[in-house]
Amino acid sequence: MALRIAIGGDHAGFEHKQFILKYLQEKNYGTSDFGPYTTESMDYPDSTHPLAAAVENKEFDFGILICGSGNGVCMTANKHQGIRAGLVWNEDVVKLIRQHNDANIMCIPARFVSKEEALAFVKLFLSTDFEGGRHANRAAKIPC
Ligand SMILES: O=C(CO)[C@H](O)[C@H](O)[C@H](O)COP(=O)(O)O
Repeated sequence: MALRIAIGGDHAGFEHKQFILKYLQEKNYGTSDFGPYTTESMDYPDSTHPLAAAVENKEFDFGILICGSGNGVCMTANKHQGIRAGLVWNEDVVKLIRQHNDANIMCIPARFVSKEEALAFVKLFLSTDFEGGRHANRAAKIPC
C-alpha cells in the first residue's frame, strides 16, 4: 500500500509545497494538503496543528511541513505527544532524523533551500528507515 503523506506549512513554503505535492501525486502516494492554498500571509499553527494531529492519530504515515525557516512549523508540530518533527538543511541531516530519531514529520526551511533541494530531501526522508536499537530507547523517552 502506498505511503500516506500529509503536507502543509505557511505562505513562505507555499511554492515549495506545490512543487513537492505534484511529485507525490505523480508517484501515487496517498496525499492530503493541509494548506495554505495561496501565497497570502497566514499563521503556520493553523495548518500545522491539524496536520500533526492527523499524523499522531495514524491517519498518515508521515508529514511534511514547510515554512520560511522551518522552525515555526517544527516547534508547533512537536507540541503533539506522538510527533517527532525534525528540521532539515542538508541530506545528511534528513537521513539522521529518520535513522536516529524516527522522525514522523520533516520540517523544511523554504527560504534557505531550493525547491529541487527540498524535493531531494523528501525522497530521502521517505526512503530511509529507523535504525532502532539504542535509538529506540532514546526516542521512547522523548514524550514528557
Ligand atoms: O515561523 C517561521 C519562523 O520560524 C516561519 O519561517 C515563517 O514562515 C515566517 O516567520 C514568516 O514570515 P513573514 O515575514 O510573515 O513572511
